[in-house]
Amino acid sequence: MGKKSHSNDARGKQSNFSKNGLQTTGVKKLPPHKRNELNQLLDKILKVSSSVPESANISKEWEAYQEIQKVLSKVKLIEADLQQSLPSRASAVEEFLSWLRNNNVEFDGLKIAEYPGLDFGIEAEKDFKEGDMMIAVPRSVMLTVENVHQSPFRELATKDPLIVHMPNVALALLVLLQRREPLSFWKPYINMLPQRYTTVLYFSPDEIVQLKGSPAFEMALRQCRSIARQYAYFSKLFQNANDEASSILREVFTYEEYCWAVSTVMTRQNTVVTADGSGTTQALIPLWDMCNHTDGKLSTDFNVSLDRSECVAWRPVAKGKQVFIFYGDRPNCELLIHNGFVHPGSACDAVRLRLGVAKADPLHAEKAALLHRLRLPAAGDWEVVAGPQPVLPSLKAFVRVFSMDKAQLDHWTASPSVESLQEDTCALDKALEKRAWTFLAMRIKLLLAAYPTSKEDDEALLGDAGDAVGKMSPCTRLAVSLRLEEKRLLVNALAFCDERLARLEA
Ligand SMILES: C[S@@+](CC[C@H](N)C(=O)[O-])C[C@H]1O[C@@H](n2cnc3c(N)ncnc32)[C@H](O)[C@@H]1O
Repeated sequence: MGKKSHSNDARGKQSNFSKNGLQTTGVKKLPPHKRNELNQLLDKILKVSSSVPESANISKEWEAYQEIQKVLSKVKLIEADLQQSLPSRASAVEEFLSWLRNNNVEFDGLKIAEYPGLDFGIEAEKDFKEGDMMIAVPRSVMLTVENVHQSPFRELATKDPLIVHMPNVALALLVLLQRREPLSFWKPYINMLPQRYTTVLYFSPDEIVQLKGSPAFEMALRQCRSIARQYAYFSKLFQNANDEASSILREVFTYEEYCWAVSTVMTRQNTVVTADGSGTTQALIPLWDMCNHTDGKLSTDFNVSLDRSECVAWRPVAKGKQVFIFYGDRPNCELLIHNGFVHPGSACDAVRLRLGVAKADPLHAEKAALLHRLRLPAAGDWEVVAGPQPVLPSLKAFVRVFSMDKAQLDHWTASPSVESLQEDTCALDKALEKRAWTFLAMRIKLLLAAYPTSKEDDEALLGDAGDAVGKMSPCTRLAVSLRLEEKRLLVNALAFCDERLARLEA
């Protein structure tokens, strides 16, 4: 039906940008005084974001975040007129589906559907058995880091350090370019993408502060600082450089659209085999990336001989049911930071525990040496995990070594069965075992005490009575949900320690 446009043909996709870059009709420009004001704000962002050393504590990070957010609110006001909106997603579905069919994407028996709380997803229109092929996406419709080298970014992709060394950044810039290119081959895909995300880049200061006490708080602040810095860096680069990509984005590059592009990549990318088969690269895989996550098994692979990504059913799916895939073994903290959601009750959940043998401990050298034999660090990040065995063997061994006195260290240093320190059945002095579990319980209590609210407070907030009229913003709800999941996990781990202590008393 109708004339098949050049932009709907995968073969034409490398040449969609006109020689002079973006079609400039209708593109608004900032007046010179606004551009000057913006440039000063960019300098401020660069200064504040680079003033935080790697080892900075959370209060320094929080101070920088607040300062950067103040500057960014002025940036957003200045850039408001440059924003280019996307059509509603619902109106983009039909064109997206025919684009997929025209470009040999296979998805027989599947359709796109809306799901409350999940936005869009994939629904089965027929029964699938475990192992049945569900979605096959040829490389030609993917947006990959390799495409950056055939795009207007090809020059910067060989010389700009951020683009060269950060593939995610390169892919985000490519996505942004496609959004701005009216004739992009990927237009039907871009129009199907969410207009906004719930990654921490979209959290207001009042929302992000709800993460206080969680390890996610620091990760979120760092991520916001890093993206603000990248935005300021590229905004200046595009104004000053003369390559093709810079001339396209110079007048239209905005903080909000950069956050959108970065969030698109963070929440939807997957790894695929490179075109020459020699390695892997990051890619956006249209349609496959409409599948939502649940605990399960990885079921997507790259078929090198057919040069396409294939997703099979990892469990039977009945007609009318949603097709979920498993995004990987990620704790909720990472799901929130990198994917913009929280999966309550996740079997993959874990909470970080920062533990180390103090340098001032007179037994530091002996403890570090014994830990080294167990291939464990003397200081670092550990995890307590979801489920009936919240204390992993490595953490068990660490707290045991941490709690040893000189005689016990001498004994275990001379022992050939040092690995048994990781086991439940390890023949250990009762007093040492008690010290180890007491120490771990105390550390878990400290983590719980670091949250400004209790588990019960959060349960009430998320319960029907707490948010009866749905007043809580989606981002606040996510933050409260994350800290509640973490508290539940920590309370379970604490009960586990208490139970071990009770056994020792019996
Ligand atoms: C790869 S996309 C999946 C499709 C997406 N729902 C859409 O409308 O385009 C990943 C995003 O879907 C949402 N999502 C996926 N699984 C989810 C889950 N189990 N719970 C809540 N949100 C989920 C999150 O917003 C996440 O960033």
